[in-house]
Amino acid sequence: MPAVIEVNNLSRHFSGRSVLNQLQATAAEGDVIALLGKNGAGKTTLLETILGFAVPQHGEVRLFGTASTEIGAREKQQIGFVPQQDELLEQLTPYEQLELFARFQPNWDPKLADRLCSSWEIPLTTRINKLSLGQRQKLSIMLALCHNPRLLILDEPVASLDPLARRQFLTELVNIAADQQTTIIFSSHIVTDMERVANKVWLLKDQQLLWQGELDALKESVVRLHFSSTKALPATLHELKVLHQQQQTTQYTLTVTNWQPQWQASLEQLLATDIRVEYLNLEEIFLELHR
Ligand SMILES: Nc1ncnc2c1ncn2[C@@H]1O[C@H](COP(=O)(O)OP(=O)(O)OP(=O)(O)O)[C@@H](O)[C@H]1O
Repeated sequence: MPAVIEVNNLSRHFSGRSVLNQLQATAAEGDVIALLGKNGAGKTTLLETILGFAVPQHGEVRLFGTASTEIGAREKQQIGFVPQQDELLEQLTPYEQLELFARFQPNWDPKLADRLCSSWEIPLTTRINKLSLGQRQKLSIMLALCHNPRLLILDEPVASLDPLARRQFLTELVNIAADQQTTIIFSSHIVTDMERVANKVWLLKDQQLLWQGELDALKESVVRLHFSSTKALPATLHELKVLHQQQQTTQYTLTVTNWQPQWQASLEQLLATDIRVEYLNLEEIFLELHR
Protein backbone atom coordinates (compact mmCIF):
# COMPACT_ATOMS: atom_id res chain seq x y z
CA MET A 1 0.00 0.00 0.00
CA PRO A 2 1.44 3.45 -0.88
CA ALA A 3 2.29 5.91 1.91
CA VAL A 4 -0.50 8.37 2.71
CA ILE A 5 1.91 11.25 1.98
CA GLU A 6 5.16 11.02 0.11
CA VAL A 7 7.22 14.19 -0.30
CA ASN A 8 9.95 13.71 -2.93
CA ASN A 9 12.75 16.22 -3.34
CA LEU A 10 10.29 19.09 -2.90
CA SER A 11 11.41 22.70 -3.41
CA ARG A 12 9.34 25.88 -3.36
CA HIS A 13 10.51 29.43 -3.84
CA PHE A 14 8.79 32.77 -4.19
CA SER A 15 10.36 35.46 -6.38
CA GLY A 16 13.67 33.61 -6.29
CA ARG A 17 13.64 33.27 -2.47
CA SER A 18 13.82 29.65 -1.34
CA VAL A 19 11.23 28.59 1.27
CA LEU A 20 11.46 24.79 0.99
CA ASN A 21 14.59 23.13 -0.32
CA GLN A 22 14.65 19.48 -1.42
CA LEU A 23 12.40 18.08 1.27
CA GLN A 24 11.98 14.34 1.67
CA ALA A 25 9.28 13.01 3.96
CA THR A 26 6.66 10.32 4.31
CA ALA A 27 3.59 9.87 6.47
CA ALA A 28 1.87 6.55 7.09
CA GLU A 29 -1.58 5.59 8.33
CA GLY A 30 -2.09 6.57 11.95
CA ASP A 31 0.83 9.02 12.09
CA VAL A 32 0.04 12.14 14.10
CA ILE A 33 2.64 14.65 13.01
CA ALA A 34 3.43 17.93 14.74
CA LEU A 35 4.72 20.37 12.12
CA LEU A 36 6.96 22.86 13.89
CA GLY A 37 8.80 25.93 12.66
CA LYS A 38 9.24 29.61 13.44
CA ASN A 39 7.00 32.23 11.85
CA GLY A 40 7.77 32.26 8.15
CA ALA A 41 9.57 28.89 8.24
CA GLY A 42 7.29 27.56 5.50
CA LYS A 43 4.68 25.47 7.37
CA THR A 44 1.66 26.81 5.48
CA THR A 45 3.60 26.60 2.21
CA LEU A 46 4.39 22.95 2.91
CA LEU A 47 0.83 22.06 3.95
CA GLU A 48 -0.67 23.78 0.91
CA THR A 49 1.83 22.07 -1.39
CA ILE A 50 0.98 18.71 0.16
CA LEU A 51 -2.67 19.43 -0.61
CA GLY A 52 -1.81 20.16 -4.25
CA PHE A 53 -2.85 23.84 -4.15
CA ALA A 54 0.33 24.85 -5.99
CA VAL A 55 2.72 23.14 -8.36
CA PRO A 56 6.20 22.97 -6.79
CA GLN A 57 9.22 24.28 -8.73
CA HIS A 58 11.00 20.96 -8.11
CA GLY A 59 9.94 17.57 -6.88
CA GLU A 60 6.45 16.41 -6.06
CA VAL A 61 4.06 15.29 -3.35
CA ARG A 62 2.06 12.08 -3.70
CA LEU A 63 -1.16 11.60 -1.75
CA PHE A 64 -2.41 8.00 -1.52
CA GLY A 65 0.00 7.24 -4.38
CA THR A 66 -1.22 9.99 -6.78
CA ALA A 67 0.51 13.32 -7.51
CA SER A 68 -1.22 15.80 -5.20
CA THR A 69 -1.84 18.25 -8.03
CA GLU A 70 -3.76 15.54 -9.88
CA ILE A 71 -5.93 13.96 -7.21
CA GLY A 72 -9.59 13.52 -8.07
CA ALA A 73 -12.87 13.98 -6.21
CA ARG A 74 -12.62 10.57 -4.53
CA GLU A 75 -9.26 11.34 -2.91
CA LYS A 76 -10.40 14.86 -2.00
CA GLN A 77 -13.30 13.38 -0.04
CA GLN A 78 -10.74 11.50 2.04
CA ILE A 79 -9.02 14.69 3.15
CA GLY A 80 -10.02 17.10 5.90
CA PHE A 81 -8.34 20.50 5.94
CA VAL A 82 -8.49 23.36 8.42
CA PRO A 83 -6.81 26.36 6.76
CA GLN A 84 -5.13 29.08 8.79
CA GLN A 85 -7.83 31.47 7.61
CA ASP A 86 -11.21 29.81 7.41
CA GLU A 87 -13.13 29.64 4.16
CA LEU A 88 -16.65 29.66 5.60
CA LEU A 89 -19.58 31.07 3.67
CA GLU A 90 -20.33 34.33 5.45
CA GLN A 91 -24.01 34.60 4.56
CA LEU A 92 -24.98 31.10 5.71
CA THR A 93 -25.73 29.91 9.22
CA PRO A 94 -23.59 27.10 10.68
CA TYR A 95 -26.58 24.78 10.23
CA GLU A 96 -26.80 25.64 6.51
CA GLN A 97 -23.04 25.39 6.02
CA LEU A 98 -22.91 21.96 7.67
CA GLU A 99 -25.89 20.73 5.64
CA LEU A 100 -24.38 21.97 2.39
CA PHE A 101 -21.03 20.39 3.13
CA ALA A 102 -22.56 17.08 4.27
CA ARG A 103 -24.42 16.78 0.94
CA PHE A 104 -21.11 16.34 -0.90
CA GLN A 105 -19.55 14.01 1.66
CA PRO A 106 -20.71 10.38 1.48
CA ASN A 107 -18.92 9.57 4.75
CA TRP A 108 -20.49 12.42 6.73
CA ASP A 109 -21.05 11.36 10.34
CA PRO A 110 -24.22 13.14 11.56
CA LYS A 111 -23.84 11.76 15.09
CA LEU A 112 -20.34 13.21 15.44
CA ALA A 113 -21.55 16.51 13.97
CA ASP A 114 -24.46 16.66 16.45
CA ARG A 115 -22.21 15.82 19.36
CA LEU A 116 -19.64 18.48 18.45
CA CYS A 117 -22.31 21.11 17.75
CA SER A 118 -23.65 20.56 21.20
CA SER A 119 -20.42 20.23 23.16
CA TRP A 120 -18.80 23.16 21.33
CA GLU A 121 -22.01 25.24 21.65
CA ILE A 122 -22.09 26.21 17.98
CA PRO A 123 -24.88 28.81 17.49
CA LEU A 124 -26.53 26.99 14.61
CA THR A 125 -28.92 29.70 13.50
CA THR A 126 -26.66 32.77 13.70
CA ARG A 127 -25.12 33.99 10.44
CA ILE A 128 -21.48 33.00 10.12
CA ASN A 129 -20.42 36.65 9.67
CA LYS A 130 -21.73 37.28 13.20
CA LEU A 131 -19.76 34.47 14.86
CA SER A 132 -16.73 35.01 17.06
CA LEU A 133 -13.31 33.92 15.80
CA GLY A 134 -13.32 30.91 18.12
CA GLN A 135 -16.81 29.85 17.00
CA ARG A 136 -15.71 30.10 13.36
CA GLN A 137 -12.63 28.02 14.12
CA LYS A 138 -14.73 25.33 15.79
CA LEU A 139 -17.06 25.19 12.78
CA SER A 140 -14.11 25.01 10.44
CA ILE A 141 -12.68 22.10 12.45
CA MET A 142 -16.07 20.33 12.34
CA LEU A 143 -16.13 20.55 8.55
CA ALA A 144 -12.72 18.89 8.46
CA LEU A 145 -13.48 16.16 11.01
CA CYS A 146 -17.04 15.02 10.46
CA HIS A 147 -16.60 13.19 7.16
CA ASN A 148 -14.13 10.73 8.69
CA PRO A 149 -11.16 11.69 6.52
CA ARG A 150 -8.18 9.38 6.04
CA LEU A 151 -5.90 12.42 6.08
CA LEU A 152 -6.43 15.45 8.27
CA ILE A 153 -4.35 18.59 7.74
CA LEU A 154 -4.68 21.36 10.27
CA ASP A 155 -2.90 24.70 9.90
CA GLU A 156 -2.96 26.52 13.25
CA PRO A 157 -6.33 25.02 14.21
CA VAL A 158 -6.43 26.17 17.82
CA ALA A 159 -5.15 29.75 17.68
CA SER A 160 -8.55 31.21 18.63
CA LEU A 161 -9.84 28.47 20.91
CA ASP A 162 -10.20 28.88 24.67
CA PRO A 163 -8.37 26.32 26.86
CA LEU A 164 -11.50 24.20 27.34
CA ALA A 165 -12.27 24.01 23.61
CA ARG A 166 -8.60 23.32 22.89
CA ARG A 167 -8.63 20.40 25.30
CA GLN A 168 -11.87 19.04 23.80
CA PHE A 169 -10.42 19.39 20.32
CA LEU A 170 -7.23 17.54 21.29
CA THR A 171 -9.28 14.72 22.81
CA GLU A 172 -11.23 14.42 19.53
CA LEU A 173 -7.95 14.26 17.61
CA VAL A 174 -6.54 11.53 19.82
CA ASN A 175 -9.76 9.50 19.50
CA ILE A 176 -9.90 9.90 15.75
CA ALA A 177 -6.26 8.93 15.33
CA ALA A 178 -6.70 5.87 17.55
CA ASP A 179 -10.08 4.66 16.21
CA GLN A 180 -9.68 5.30 12.51
CA GLN A 181 -5.92 5.28 11.91
CA THR A 182 -6.31 8.72 10.35
CA THR A 183 -3.06 10.42 9.35
CA ILE A 184 -2.93 13.84 10.96
CA ILE A 185 -0.51 16.71 10.35
CA PHE A 186 -0.98 19.86 12.32
CA SER A 187 0.93 23.04 12.84
CA SER A 188 0.54 25.15 15.94
CA HIS A 189 2.63 27.44 18.06
CA ILE A 190 1.13 25.86 21.19
CA VAL A 191 3.85 23.26 21.40
CA THR A 192 2.60 21.75 24.67
CA ASP A 193 -0.63 20.78 22.88
CA MET A 194 1.26 19.11 20.10
CA GLU A 195 3.38 17.18 22.54
CA ARG A 196 0.21 15.73 24.05
CA VAL A 197 -1.10 14.20 20.84
CA ALA A 198 1.70 13.81 18.30
CA ASN A 199 3.82 10.69 17.85
CA LYS A 200 5.99 12.23 15.11
CA VAL A 201 7.60 15.59 14.52
CA TRP A 202 8.51 17.43 11.33
CA LEU A 203 10.67 20.38 12.25
CA LEU A 204 11.23 22.96 9.52
CA LYS A 205 14.33 25.10 9.77
CA ASP A 206 16.44 26.82 7.10
CA GLN A 207 14.15 25.52 4.33
CA GLN A 208 14.68 21.90 5.33
CA LEU A 209 13.31 19.30 7.68
CA LEU A 210 15.82 19.42 10.49
CA TRP A 211 13.94 16.56 12.18
CA GLN A 212 11.55 14.10 10.64
CA GLY A 213 10.80 11.20 12.93
CA GLU A 214 9.44 9.94 16.21
CA LEU A 215 8.74 12.50 18.92
CA ASP A 216 10.19 10.15 21.54
CA ALA A 217 13.42 9.75 19.56
CA LEU A 218 13.74 13.54 19.31
CA LYS A 219 13.28 13.81 23.06
CA GLU A 220 15.98 11.21 23.62
CA SER A 221 18.34 12.92 21.17
CA VAL A 222 18.30 16.53 22.43
CA VAL A 223 19.30 16.60 26.10
CA ARG A 224 21.16 18.70 28.62
CA LEU A 225 24.24 17.27 30.31
CA HIS A 226 25.15 18.63 33.74
CA PHE A 227 28.52 17.91 35.27
CA SER A 228 31.33 19.41 37.20
CA SER A 229 34.88 19.26 35.86
CA THR A 230 38.14 21.02 36.50
CA LYS A 231 39.51 19.81 33.15
CA ALA A 232 39.14 21.65 29.86
CA LEU A 233 36.60 19.97 27.62
CA PRO A 234 38.04 17.86 24.80
CA ALA A 235 37.47 19.20 21.27
CA THR A 236 35.04 16.39 20.43
CA LEU A 237 32.68 14.43 22.60
CA HIS A 238 31.90 11.31 20.59
CA GLU A 239 29.51 12.40 17.82
CA LEU A 240 27.64 14.83 20.02
CA LYS A 241 26.79 18.20 18.55
CA VAL A 242 26.86 20.88 21.23
CA LEU A 243 24.02 23.36 20.70
CA HIS A 244 24.79 25.47 23.71
CA GLN A 245 27.37 25.52 26.46
CA GLN A 246 27.15 27.23 29.82
CA GLN A 247 29.93 27.24 32.35
CA GLN A 248 30.11 28.63 35.87
CA THR A 249 33.54 27.95 37.31
CA THR A 250 33.68 24.14 37.29
CA GLN A 251 29.95 23.55 36.59
CA TYR A 252 29.08 22.77 32.99
CA THR A 253 25.73 22.57 31.25
CA LEU A 254 25.88 21.35 27.67
CA THR A 255 22.80 21.13 25.49
CA VAL A 256 23.52 18.54 22.82
CA THR A 257 21.91 16.65 19.97
CA ASN A 258 22.61 13.08 18.86
CA TRP A 259 22.67 11.90 22.47
CA GLN A 260 22.95 8.16 22.90
CA PRO A 261 22.48 6.82 26.45
CA GLN A 262 25.23 4.22 25.94
CA TRP A 263 27.76 7.05 25.71
CA GLN A 264 27.18 8.18 29.27
CA ALA A 265 29.63 5.75 30.88
CA SER A 266 32.46 6.46 28.44
CA LEU A 267 31.89 10.23 28.64
CA GLU A 268 31.99 10.05 32.43
CA GLN A 269 35.30 8.25 32.10
CA LEU A 270 36.64 10.76 29.58
CA LEU A 271 35.66 13.75 31.74
CA ALA A 272 36.42 11.98 35.03
CA THR A 273 33.09 13.04 36.51
CA ASP A 274 29.47 11.97 36.97
CA ILE A 275 27.03 13.31 34.39
CA ARG A 276 23.37 14.11 35.05
CA VAL A 277 21.25 13.84 31.91
CA GLU A 278 18.25 16.18 31.76
CA TYR A 279 15.51 15.34 29.26
CA LEU A 280 13.66 18.33 27.78
CA ASN A 281 10.08 18.90 26.72
CA LEU A 282 9.24 19.66 23.10
CA GLU A 283 9.01 23.41 23.64
CA GLU A 284 12.47 23.51 25.24
CA ILE A 285 13.85 21.41 22.38
CA PHE A 286 12.31 23.79 19.85
CA LEU A 287 13.89 26.76 21.62
CA GLU A 288 17.29 25.07 21.87
CA LEU A 289 17.28 24.17 18.19
CA HIS A 290 16.56 27.83 17.36
CA ARG A 291 19.10 29.49 19.60
N1 LIG B 1 2.26 33.60 -2.18
C1 LIG B 1 3.43 34.00 -1.68
N2 LIG B 1 4.17 34.93 -2.33
C2 LIG B 1 5.36 35.34 -1.84
N3 LIG B 1 5.91 34.88 -0.68
C3 LIG B 1 5.19 33.97 0.02
C4 LIG B 1 3.92 33.48 -0.44
N4 LIG B 1 3.46 32.58 0.46
C5 LIG B 1 4.39 32.51 1.44
N5 LIG B 1 5.43 33.34 1.17
C6 LIG B 1 6.63 33.51 1.98
O1 LIG B 1 7.12 32.23 2.31
C7 LIG B 1 7.62 32.20 3.64
C8 LIG B 1 6.93 31.09 4.41
O2 LIG B 1 5.58 31.44 4.63
P1 LIG B 1 4.57 30.48 5.36
O3 LIG B 1 3.24 31.15 5.42
O4 LIG B 1 4.62 29.16 4.70
O5 LIG B 1 5.23 30.39 6.82
P2 LIG B 1 4.66 29.73 8.16
O6 LIG B 1 5.74 28.84 8.68
O7 LIG B 1 3.34 29.12 7.90
O8 LIG B 1 4.54 31.01 9.08
P3 LIG B 1 3.56 31.36 10.33
O9 LIG B 1 4.01 30.53 11.50
O10 LIG B 1 3.83 32.80 10.55
O11 LIG B 1 2.15 31.07 9.90
C9 LIG B 1 7.38 33.59 4.23
O12 LIG B 1 8.57 34.33 4.16
C10 LIG B 1 6.34 34.19 3.31
O13 LIG B 1 6.51 35.58 3.19
